[in-house]
Amino acid sequence: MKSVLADTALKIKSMEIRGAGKIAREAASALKSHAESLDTQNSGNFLSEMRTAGDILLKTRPTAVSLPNAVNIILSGMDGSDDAGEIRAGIVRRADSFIERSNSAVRRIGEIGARRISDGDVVLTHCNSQVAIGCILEAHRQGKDIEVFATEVRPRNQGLLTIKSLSDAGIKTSFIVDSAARYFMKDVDIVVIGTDAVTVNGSVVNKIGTSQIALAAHEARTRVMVAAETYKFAPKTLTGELIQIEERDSSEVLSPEIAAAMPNVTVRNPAFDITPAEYIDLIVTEEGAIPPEMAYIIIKDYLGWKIRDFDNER
Ligand SMILES: O=C(COP(=O)(O)O)[C@H](O)[C@H](O)COP(=O)(O)O
Repeated sequence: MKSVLADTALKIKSMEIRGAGKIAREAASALKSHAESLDTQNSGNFLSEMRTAGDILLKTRPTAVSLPNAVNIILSGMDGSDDAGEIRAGIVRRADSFIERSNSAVRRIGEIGARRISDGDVVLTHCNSQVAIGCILEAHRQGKDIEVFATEVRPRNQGLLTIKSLSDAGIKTSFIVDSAARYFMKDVDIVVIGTDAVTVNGSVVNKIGTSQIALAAHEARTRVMVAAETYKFAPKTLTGELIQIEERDSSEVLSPEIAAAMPNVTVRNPAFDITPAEYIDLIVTEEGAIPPEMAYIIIKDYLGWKIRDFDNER
């Protein structure tokens, strides 16, 4: 039988588990089950098994920083004890607390973000972000009469998940192809999106196509609001490290049979892009709404990262 850890890693890689928040919570849950399943009493073996488990999860998808942040939160502090039972209990406690804090952050961001959506607003969203949709659903729940444009999100069509949630909630929704975003931008009051990573300079990494939408919004003077739990802020960007943009298999875009007939064509399939801070009005976190320029403060003062934390990684 496959272990929960191997199964979760496979599901994240294949995108059965997807979306940065969910990836982080499922990774936390897999680390907890893994810790519970190890029957070794030897603390050295226990630590090394858990580090291997963390590495397996980290190798699944490279962009969503919520994944390394979750793994780090759960596995940090393991070295403080030489009792395997105590280390296991610590991992279980931190995993449970991470999942609980994550779920409560999603709710809190929904409440804060909904305040920025007014009665009568037309919202545009891209991809399928639980937190971004949470803001829209909460605004609707409060009785605001809103309409949504949701993009298709080629090549993996995450837009289908988004329109299902919106439709189930009774929200009037227009489903558009990704390239129609600028065409409709004149009708949109606010763009609401999620993120896989926020860098120290306030740039936002999200599903491919987000930066084009933000550019069109900027041109049309439409506000762009990003919903982001604080564990989506990328500490290593303090040291100048760049967020790795995942490039996925060409078969997601063009079938191998068609591609085989065109040997001079290469498919490029980046899954994410980077929107600079100047195209973003506001980032809504569970700690409140902030301008993107405050990302440094979140990473350094709120999350407590210091540049010397990364000294031994040079
Ligand atoms: O780009 C995506 C998902 O990409 P993929 O489908 O490739 O994982 C989402 O906008 C963010 O992950 C935020 O999602 P959430 O708010 O749910 O964390």
